[in-house]
Amino acid sequence: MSGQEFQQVTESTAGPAKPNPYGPNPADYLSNVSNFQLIDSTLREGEQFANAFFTTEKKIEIAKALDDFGVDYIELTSPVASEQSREDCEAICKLGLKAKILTHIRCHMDDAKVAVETGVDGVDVVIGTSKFLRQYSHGKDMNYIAKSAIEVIEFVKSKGIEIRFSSEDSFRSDLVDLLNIYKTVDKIGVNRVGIADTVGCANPRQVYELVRTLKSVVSCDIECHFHNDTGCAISNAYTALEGGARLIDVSVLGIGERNGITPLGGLMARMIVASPDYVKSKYKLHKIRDIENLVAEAVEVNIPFNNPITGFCAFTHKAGIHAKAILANPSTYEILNPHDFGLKRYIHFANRLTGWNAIKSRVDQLNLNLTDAQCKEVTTKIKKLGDIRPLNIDDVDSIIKDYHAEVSTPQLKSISSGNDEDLEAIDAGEPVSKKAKTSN
Ligand SMILES: CC(=O)SCCNC(=O)CCNC(=O)[C@H](O)C(C)(C)COP(=O)(O)OP(=O)(O)OC[C@H]1O[C@@H](n2cnc3c(N)ncnc32)[C@H](O)[C@@H]1OP(=O)(O)O
Ligand SMILES: O=C(O)CCC(=O)C(=O)O
Ligand SMILES: [Mg+2]
Repeated sequence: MSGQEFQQVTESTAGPAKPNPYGPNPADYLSNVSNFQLIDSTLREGEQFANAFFTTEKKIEIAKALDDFGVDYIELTSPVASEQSREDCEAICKLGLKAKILTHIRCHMDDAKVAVETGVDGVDVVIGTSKFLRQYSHGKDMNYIAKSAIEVIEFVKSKGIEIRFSSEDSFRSDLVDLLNIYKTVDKIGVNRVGIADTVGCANPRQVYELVRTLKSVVSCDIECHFHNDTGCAISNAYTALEGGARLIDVSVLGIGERNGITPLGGLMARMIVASPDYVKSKYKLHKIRDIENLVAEAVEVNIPFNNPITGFCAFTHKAGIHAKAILANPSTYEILNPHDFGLKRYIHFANRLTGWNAIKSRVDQLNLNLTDAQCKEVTTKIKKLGDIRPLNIDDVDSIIKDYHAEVSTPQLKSISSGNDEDLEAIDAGEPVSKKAKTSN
């Protein structure tokens, strides 16, 4: 390529830089990434999870934990679902939580009349707008939907509480139908309109486009609800906020119908990267583990090993290259700081992928003195055993201690060589020292 074919763009060729009032992305002025709210639906969508059965006491415990964490809203199962559901809804409303309490109903006056009597701060109304739901669920056309939406919204508003209108299966609904119904409800006045990816079919680009389009036709806040069937629930939630949505529905561990919705913890992991100050000042992040354990126990599931933040290995570094850099500066291989969540990081050095830097760090932890060259030598021994079988910390510590004893008191070497009894004596209390020695 000649110099003429490739012209570097400089300030003089590009013209003077213009300050962007909205930040680096020209569309940032619509973004709510640093100003979002959470609607926790563990006690509504989460109750639709196959394993879920919450007693009244458990619902109260979960509601209090979510409130303490700092969610803005707690959404509860429809009071028309069952007698107990209604009583539980009333009981939670009486707790005097900081979070606003919502209940979730069909777009029908029968449901609305019961909902407004429960003491909730707001009602989330939903009705399917896709051809699937219009044909196979409620069987109503868009005119009927608009008429009943207006009736329900006006009734709930007359009670002085919040009202949200949502279209179910929004991403498989006709765009013109959608925009018309949202315009209609926005005109009569709602607190929020909701977009729901009921079947988890949407991708982030579609989410961004729909939110932006909707944003241009309504003046109220936009709430979004994403199912995780195709694994996009967190990214869709994030993109919705970028597009200008204000509220995201989450549940603890993402529990909900089928494989659930955007998980609270996973969304926090995403959002702390995008808006650290906002997220850290608003939510008690160190409570995530306790809340997840509470809900996991209640619905009898384990926390997934690869769960963001709380998966058992979420802050465990293994390969030697990673370990060396983590020891020098954790940010090298960590986008999340475990301390922000009240957690610790670990280096998994007991394996054949380890490196001498990680082993040196273990040597230091054991308060032993080995030179760098000695650390490299003992690392070779550890790797050899790691080629034969999985290792544990005791294995590694034994090898290190044996090696340390060998190099620091050479006279023991002759006593111990070929004599298991002597090694045991040196490493009393180290159950695997024999194995370690045998394999060396
Ligand atoms: C995508 C979602 O997660 S939406 C929320 C889902 N939540 C729930 O379903 C709450 C738990 N549900 C229940 O307890 C029951 O389904 C009830 C009490 C709501 C209704 O029970 P039933 O009267 O026995 O009806 P069933 O559950 O069989 O069918 C649903 C009915 O609601 C109607 N319907 C469904 N969605 C809506 C809607 N958004 N607005 C108005 N009516 C609706 C259906 O047409 C059907 O009516 P039908 O009696 O004419 O057949
Ligand atoms: O009310 C809503 O916005 C969402 C309802 C729901 O759970 C869904 O569509 O998956
Ligand atoms: Mg749902």
